[in-house]
Amino acid sequence: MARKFFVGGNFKMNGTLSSIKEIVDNLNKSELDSNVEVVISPPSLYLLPTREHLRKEIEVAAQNVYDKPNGAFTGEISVSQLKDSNITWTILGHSERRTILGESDEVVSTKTKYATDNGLGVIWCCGESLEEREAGNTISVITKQLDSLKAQNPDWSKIVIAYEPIWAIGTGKVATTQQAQDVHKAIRDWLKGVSDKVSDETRVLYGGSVNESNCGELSKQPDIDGFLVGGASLKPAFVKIINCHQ
Ligand SMILES: O=C[C@H](O)COP(=O)(O)O
Repeated sequence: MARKFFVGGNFKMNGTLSSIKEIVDNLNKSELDSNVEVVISPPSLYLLPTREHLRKEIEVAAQNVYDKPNGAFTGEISVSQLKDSNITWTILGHSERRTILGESDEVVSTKTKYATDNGLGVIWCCGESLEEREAGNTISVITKQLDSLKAQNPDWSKIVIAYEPIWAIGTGKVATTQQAQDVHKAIRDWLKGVSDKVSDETRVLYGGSVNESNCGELSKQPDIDGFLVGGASLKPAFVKIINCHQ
């Protein structure tokens, strides 16, 4: 089956009201490939103004969410609060939250289960470090992350997977098309263990120094269904990445 191409823009902890307004204005006036699903993720403070001014066919994602309905969880945001502001997605398990903020596979998996069960789309991130790749452990690392997620029995129909080799994030060192395709194929094969339907329908994105120069070749790979873009999503060339599949 044809999986709809998906491009996510992860602004991370970058931007100001005016710079994000510029990004929104540029997206609103640009001609975008209607066959591509686009989701952008500004910092939490800017979620609502982004949602209110952005063209409706582009959805907005948080960069994190908590797995309780509400309560004494200082600094956290709930699924219901996001949905209250028409925020329909969240990124979870980004390597920066796993490595810098110490989110374990189990924390990421329980958040993903809670978010999908409560109607939020989840861009679920996985990936290996340079040391793990050089030791030949890439697939085993990602399999461990996926196994942790499977144990929670999430709503797979609400999940988009983002494979992001940590050594390619923010480094300008993009994975080769073969490296990326090999891991995406391994993820697709792993998904068959959930079901053929899940394997056929789950989009698997590549993230890690994607830009307007390398997106075309990557997008031609059979098991690459889109991108999760960091730095380049803050620039006008993000539109070229969205349209690279044409
Ligand atoms: O979430 C996005 C990824 O971390 C990739 O970031 P990057 O495109 O700046 O390498």
